[in-house]
Amino acid sequence: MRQLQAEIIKTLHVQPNIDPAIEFRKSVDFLKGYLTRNKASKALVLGLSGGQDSTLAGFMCQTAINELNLEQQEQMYEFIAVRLPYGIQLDEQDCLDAIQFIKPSRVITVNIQASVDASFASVPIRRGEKADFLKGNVKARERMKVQYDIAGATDGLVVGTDHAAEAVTGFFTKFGDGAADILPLYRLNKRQGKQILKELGCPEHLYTKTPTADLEDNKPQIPDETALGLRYDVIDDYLEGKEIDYESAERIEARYVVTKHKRLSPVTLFDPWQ
Ligand SMILES: Nc1ncnc2c1ncn2[C@@H]1O[C@H](COP(=O)(O)OP(=O)(O)OC[C@H]2O[C@@H]([n+]3cccc(C(=O)O)c3)[C@H](O)[C@@H]2O)[C@@H](O)[C@H]1O
Ligand SMILES: Nc1ncnc2c1ncn2[C@@H]1O[C@H](COP(=O)(O)OP(=O)(O)OP(=O)(O)O)[C@@H](O)[C@H]1O
Ligand SMILES: [Mg+2]
Repeated sequence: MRQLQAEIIKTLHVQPNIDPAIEFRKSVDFLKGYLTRNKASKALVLGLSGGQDSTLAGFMCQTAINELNLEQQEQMYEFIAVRLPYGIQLDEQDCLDAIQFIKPSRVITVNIQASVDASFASVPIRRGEKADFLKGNVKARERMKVQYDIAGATDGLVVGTDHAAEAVTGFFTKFGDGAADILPLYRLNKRQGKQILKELGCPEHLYTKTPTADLEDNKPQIPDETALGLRYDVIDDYLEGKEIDYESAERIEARYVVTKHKRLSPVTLFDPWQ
């Protein structure tokens, strides 16, 4: 195995094979344990897009909340699923299907379009060709902001959906979807998440759905794999320690290196890696 590959697998805690039921239980117990130990926290808050990752994390959250409420014999905890469309969401039906599958304690919908547009227009800077791409990051950060607003009002924790295939490529917005309080999917690659959704009886169209960040106005629903220039199957193989083609391995590792700052706290004088 390549040296950096072994290091990445160790750092991100990826297993080559999983038992989906065991990994689901691990994540649910992790959420329950953290809530139980942190007495001030009463809710889990998560943006639900209708995509694979938030459907899985949402089901884990709701399971944790249901079990805690049952064990403590009072309805003390809640899971708040937050729908955050920018205008009209093209895959809205998937989001509604995910809600039906998860059955969240509460659903809140916030259309982020007006705030994103106002915020983007208020910054006097020339963005040139990058404008649409940069606006995508503003959308991700607006979603983060709304979730923290709700968490603040409900004594909640913001749940993130970062997993190994996203972490290794740094494919998230820094302090946008990359910002959260707790990460139940951390350690899983994309196909392992899919395996767990299948085990849970999730509607097939949700776990076979093409992953998309869906952030750019001019490239609606652009598949992550097109944006990344890498297939998740290849990234997953790499994360499972398999040998992949040289070019893809180099590409993954180059992304890993340049996005290091996104996986750490802000750099200081005392960080040895700077
Ligand atoms: N070496 C360094 N040390 C410390 N900080 C550094 C840095 N280089 C850049 N930075 C900072 O990082 C910023 C760039 O990072 P960032 O703002 O994240 O922007 P960037 O990484 O350029 O873009 C985010 C990428 O993630 C994708 N994404 C976003 C959200 C969701 C999903 C999804 O899958 O759903 C995917 C999105 O499509 C795009 O390709 C720079 O503007 C700078 O402030
Ligand atoms: N339209 C949206 N509404 C609510 N939350 C969103 C929306 N778009 C993104 N998010 C939040 O940002 C996270 C990151 O998006 P990402 O696309 O990586 O995950 P996903 O949509 O859940 O799954 P997939 O990768 O399969 O598309 C989501 O899991 C979700 O929490
Ligand atoms: Mg998505």
